[in-house]
Amino acid sequence: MRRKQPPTVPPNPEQLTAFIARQRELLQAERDSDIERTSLLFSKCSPKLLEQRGLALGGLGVASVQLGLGGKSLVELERPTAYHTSPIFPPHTFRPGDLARIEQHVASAAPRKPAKGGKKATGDAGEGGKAVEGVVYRVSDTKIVIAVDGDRGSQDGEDLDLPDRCRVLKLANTVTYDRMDKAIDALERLVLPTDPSSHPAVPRLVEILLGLYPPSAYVAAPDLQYLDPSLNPSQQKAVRAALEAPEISLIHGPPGTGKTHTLVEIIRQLVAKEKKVLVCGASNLAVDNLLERLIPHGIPVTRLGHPARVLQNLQSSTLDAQTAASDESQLAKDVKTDIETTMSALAGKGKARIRGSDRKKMWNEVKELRKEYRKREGGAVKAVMGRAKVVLSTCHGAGSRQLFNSDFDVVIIDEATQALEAVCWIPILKAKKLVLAGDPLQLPPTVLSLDSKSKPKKATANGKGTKDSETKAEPPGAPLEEVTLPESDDEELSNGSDDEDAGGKPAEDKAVEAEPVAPLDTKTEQKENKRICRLRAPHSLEVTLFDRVERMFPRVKKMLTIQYRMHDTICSFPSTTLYRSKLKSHESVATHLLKDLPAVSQEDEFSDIVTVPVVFFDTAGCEFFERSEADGLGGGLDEGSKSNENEAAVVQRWVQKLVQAGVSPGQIAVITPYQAQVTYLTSLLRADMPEIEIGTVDGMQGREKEAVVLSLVRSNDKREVGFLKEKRRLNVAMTRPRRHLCVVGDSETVAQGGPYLKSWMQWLEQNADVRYAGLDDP
Ligand SMILES: Nc1ncnc2c1ncn2[C@@H]1O[C@H](COP(=O)(O)OP(=O)(O)OP(=O)(O)O)[C@@H](O)[C@H]1O
Repeated sequence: MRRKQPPTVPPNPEQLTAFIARQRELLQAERDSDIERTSLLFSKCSPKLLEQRGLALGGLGVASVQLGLGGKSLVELERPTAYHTSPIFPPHTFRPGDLARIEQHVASAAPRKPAKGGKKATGDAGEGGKAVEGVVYRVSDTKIVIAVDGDRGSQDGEDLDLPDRCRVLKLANTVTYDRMDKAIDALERLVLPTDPSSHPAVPRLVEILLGLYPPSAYVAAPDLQYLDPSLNPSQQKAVRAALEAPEISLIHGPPGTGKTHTLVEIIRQLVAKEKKVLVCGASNLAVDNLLERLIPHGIPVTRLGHPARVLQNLQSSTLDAQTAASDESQLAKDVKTDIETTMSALAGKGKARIRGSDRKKMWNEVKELRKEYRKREGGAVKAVMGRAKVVLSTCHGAGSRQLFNSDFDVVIIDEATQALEAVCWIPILKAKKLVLAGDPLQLPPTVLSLDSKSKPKKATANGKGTKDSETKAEPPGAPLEEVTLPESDDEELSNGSDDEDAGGKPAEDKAVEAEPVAPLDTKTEQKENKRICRLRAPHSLEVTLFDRVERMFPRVKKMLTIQYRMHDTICSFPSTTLYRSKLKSHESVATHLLKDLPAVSQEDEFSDIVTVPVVFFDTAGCEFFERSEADGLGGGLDEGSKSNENEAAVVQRWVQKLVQAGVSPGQIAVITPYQAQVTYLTSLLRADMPEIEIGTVDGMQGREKEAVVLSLVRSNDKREVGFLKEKRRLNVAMTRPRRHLCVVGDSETVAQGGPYLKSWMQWLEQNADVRYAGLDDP
């Protein structure tokens, strides 16, 4: 059934101008904070401190230099025995995909000279070689591999002039900001053209996202056949909505509810209809996760992005690999061989040294051949891209030159609640229809400039904002969009966007076909018409596009309601308090415990460990006080990290018990909100258990483990809980385990952190197996 077109709402240039100006202002503040943070670290921290903060690895030697994909040199670095007693790296923050600089190791304790945070900031590494920059390709406990662009050295790496003793430093990346700025500029040109007489045709999707029109009614697909028979009713409903919506659809996927599973079905359906799809994720990991799940279905996919940022087992799907294997690239290879032969003759590897005018002539030949090579390689890339039906990249990667002038029928953004709005606009401007998936009740994107509580600057005619000295006034007609988390259960999901019965029952209902998506009633239509034309300038970058669209048009959101991860007891607190009790456990996980794992002991002596879904070691009254990291940095780099050694001892003993019971260290994660506690726990546990995962709560988002031990750290007389207070962080923390959650913390301190923490402490008292945290036990 087709709804009549909604009334045309005249675009409101003031609101648009204010919105765009505010986006720019926030992005600039974020870029400044990022660069400032990097240079502050570099200028204030001694090399030793940089290493302690995990931002540098020192005393490294080059183990090998090899030629990698895309002509990159892969520089492998390790800790030589001459400088270190152990080859294992200390805890650090380097991950594949990070920008890094290799430079000469400096032994002094003094801060190094300030370095530019930008990508291009290369420099002299002092005596013994040049500094080079690249992308972290692979990291293990003992080796780090950096991919350096081919033009930084010869292809065999011989003239990469690296120091004998190196240090690797992590760098800020400003390319992402440049691309986000460009996307906002393009959006502005589209909706606020400088010459109004040449008004470009604005895609309806863009108009909807800017609140100028409500989304059109669903176009029924009565013959829809689900390809995956395992989809539950709420997943089916989300798939149907995504296919029937003409412009926009949101999928709200609480932890473990099969967001990716659902997106895979949507992509398969779109491919069956011969649609061209751009699939994006907020992170490389999110993209690879989808790619891994699409490959078994035989869907022809092309993964964009630096090969260093793509998981090893997925390399064959990358554009680089597909281009190299294409027929078209054969032509380029011939030219490459010619270049190499000529170059080697010029280098004197032939019989006679070439001199004078012959030499000049040959260099000119090389120049021409290189031009030809680039042309042929470009042609091969174009041919591969032309054949691709499903392209995967990060949102930021969608701004790469391979996608210039490409259009797609649908763009899908996974983990959209972790992406800045501006980065989402990069792929959105290439598509007619958008599907956003995420969970606004888990952590939002990381924002460094959050402390800048400034109101938006007065927008100027060109929308670029004013100088600091000018009045900071709220722009006319553009109220601020606050980041608000529903305080009560009723506020969340109060929009009625999810049918009460949409997949609300566990597995037995699986066979029930989801109902078609309901047509709009007049009331909803009226409500939406009131909402439109209320485009709000965001208060902070934490307000995501998902948040904005959900608020403007709640009906386009479908919630997945059956989770396939947690024991029902673990699921019950987040379900009741955040998801209005809609989150149900699938029968396959509802009662699963550690004892059901094959290698776990069935002996009685372990039963109080492996048959309990939630354990709480309450340290109240034990005087296990936290310690503040005196890192001397100040300047708001972070909250000032905290650790708690006594709590860590409790964690260590519980982990040992789990392992004695037969749970393998690889099935366990130890998580905590504080980096200092991560460092301390790593020093306690890593040596005996290299496979155990130890990390911050933020780093575990999107991941799961059979058993999770959560160290809350905060214990003080002032009853301060810091950023533990953030519900979304707590939600991530308590929803990582599958079969067993062990919480270690001081209920007296934590319960003072507001109503949510208080209710969690009460819930733990009543539902967990509460244990004594004194040092003689557990
Ligand atoms: N309908 C289903 N039937 C059986 N298993 C399912 C179904 N949907 C999802 N799962 C399983 O549930 C687990 C979680 O699914 P998936 O990874 O798609 O969830 P997600 O929502 O993307 O996870 P996260 O919370 O980490 O973002 C996977 O092991 C998946 O195979």
